[in-house]
Amino acid sequence: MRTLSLAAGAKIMEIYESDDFEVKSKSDDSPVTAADEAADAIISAGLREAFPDMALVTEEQSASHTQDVSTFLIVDPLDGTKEFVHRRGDFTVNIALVEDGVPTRGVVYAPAKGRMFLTLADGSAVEEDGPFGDEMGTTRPIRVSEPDNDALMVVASKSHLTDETKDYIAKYATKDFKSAGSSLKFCLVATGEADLYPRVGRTMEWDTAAGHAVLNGAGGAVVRFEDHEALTYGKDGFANPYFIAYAPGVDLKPA
Ligand SMILES: Nc1ncnc2c1ncn2[C@@H]1O[C@H](COP(=O)(O)O)[C@@H](OP(=O)(O)O)[C@H]1O
Ligand SMILES: [Mg+2]
Repeated sequence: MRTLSLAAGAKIMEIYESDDFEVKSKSDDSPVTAADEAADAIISAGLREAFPDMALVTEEQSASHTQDVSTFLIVDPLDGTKEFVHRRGDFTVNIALVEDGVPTRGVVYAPAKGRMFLTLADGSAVEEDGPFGDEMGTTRPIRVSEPDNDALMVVASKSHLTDETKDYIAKYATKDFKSAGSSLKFCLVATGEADLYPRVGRTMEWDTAAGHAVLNGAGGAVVRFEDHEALTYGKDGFANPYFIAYAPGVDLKPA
């Protein structure tokens, strides 16, 4: 999964740097580029070869979305397409394994930022230092913060910051607010760079599974906004409900 994320990231950067890509609109009105499609092709081919018996769900192959599965590989080849199009660098390659509805393994690679986050077989999460070669280089274990509810560090979407998200954040005593694109937000919570990522807005499972796995491995959690139950995978249409990603210790019911 790491190797495929690097291959996809290299292809994405080639297109990013060429400065010459067409932006098409998908049926849900979200943008898609040749980079999404090329990265999807690389990752899908690699995963099918490596794990021929495993169900595969990818953002760019809508036919794959009808499967009724609880254990599967799930891919967003380019999360943060808007960031990519607006040349803001906050885009990621996401590959995850979901087992019985739980994201157990994940790789999040942000090629323009040179950051790589991944889970290890022992269930922990690490950030790898670049440059990224065929063999895994130096890694550092990552761990969520010990949040101070009187001075929280919050991160939320750059391009889909809904009023409901702003209202929820306004209930907290925050010392720092960052906006970031894509699944990087999960990783910022995983490393302790933020305490809380509320998403009171739409996402799909491929947007969140890999970042969710990384955050779990770093001691964090993701729960449904509505009832604070665990966010699970393999849901109808692979659509997520609103959710909160956080470092345990964050008060989820601010006054
Ligand atoms: N109305 C909507 N319906 C479904 N997904 C949406 C959406 N608005 C945003 N998203 C998802 O949010 C992702 C971007 O997240 P963020 O706003 O945190 O950067 C998009 O991923 P893609 O860029 O892969 O399409 C897209 O899947
Ligand atoms: Mg995408």
